[in-house]
Amino acid sequence: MEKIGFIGAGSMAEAMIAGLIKGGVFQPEQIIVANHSNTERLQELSKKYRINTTHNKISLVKDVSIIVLAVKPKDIKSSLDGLQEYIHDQLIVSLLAGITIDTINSIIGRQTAVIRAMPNTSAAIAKSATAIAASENVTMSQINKCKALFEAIGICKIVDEGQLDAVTGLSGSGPAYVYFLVEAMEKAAVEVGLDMVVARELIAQTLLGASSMIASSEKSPYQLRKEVTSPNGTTEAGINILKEQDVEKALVSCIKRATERATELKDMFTEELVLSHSKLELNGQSK
Ligand SMILES: NC(=O)C1=CN([C@@H]2O[C@H](COP(=O)(O)OP(=O)(O)OC[C@H]3O[C@@H](n4cnc5c(N)ncnc54)[C@H](OP(=O)(O)O)[C@@H]3O)[C@@H](O)[C@H]2O)C=CC1
Ligand SMILES: O=C(O)[C@@H]1CCC=N1
Repeated sequence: MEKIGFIGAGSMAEAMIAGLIKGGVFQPEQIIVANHSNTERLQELSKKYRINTTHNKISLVKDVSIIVLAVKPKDIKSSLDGLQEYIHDQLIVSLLAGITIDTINSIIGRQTAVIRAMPNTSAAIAKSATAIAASENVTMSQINKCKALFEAIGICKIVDEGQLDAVTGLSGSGPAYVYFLVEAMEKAAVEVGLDMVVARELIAQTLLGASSMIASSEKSPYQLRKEVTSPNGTTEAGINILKEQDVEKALVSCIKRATERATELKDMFTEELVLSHSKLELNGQSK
């Protein structure tokens, strides 16, 4: 029986676990999750999904064929420390923003089969927009297996690793931009006199409808927008405010800055790793 193990038990791990179980890709007994120290969180996940949980990462790594790294980028080194000698044929799927395949291999100390993936939290309802990039050591069959796994919880595109920071800025962080927009729409709805509960349903359906139109229509978003906008009508009046306040520029800057931040995370970590290697060399501990 194939098993998948998550190192990190936060929001993204839970979103994937929920989607994988709902989609029947893995049965709960095939899933193991480990975190650093938060026992209550493991109990919560175990109760909610009936999955296996542990603080013992070594036993997890020995037991699974797919290891999903789901810790914050700053914790990559501590999360892999002590596991190096137990990583052999397992496929490593890293969800970490910015952290490169080279960095992961350098922490493990040799070339391993690593796929970097950038999903989003809509994985929980099988609507993730995921992109993956593989290292040279990954076989075609492992790439296909990983792609199928992410396709079971949404869509999955294969990209070059160099494009993953941009994917992070666009669709990894993307749900948060939409929730930010919805928070503003809800605030406005109440200010113009609507009931909050009714407003939330109307907003959710509006987003669902618009997103389905974008995905299914042959028309461009520009054409679709024009079809809503009657000359001198309400939409035009509203859109003029967005133009006056340069909302387009703000959104472009938002995605560029998030992309840049993923690159900063990578640079920060590479620097840290080089520093810790040179300290080891100074102490004569380097191999
Ligand atoms: N959230 C999102 O929308 C997305 C996140 N990602 C990526 O996924 C990763 C996880 O993000 P997210 O789920 O939001 O993070 P969270 O902060 O919610 O979870 C982080 C988890 O890592 C665990 N952890 C920390 N250090 C260690 C360690 N040394 N060994 C084992 N577990 C450890 C924490 O355990 P404890 O609580 O015990 O400290 C916690 O369970 C990030 O790298 C992020 O870039 C990618 C796409 C989308
Ligand atoms: O905010 C973050 O850094 C992570 C990566 C993409 C979504 N959440």
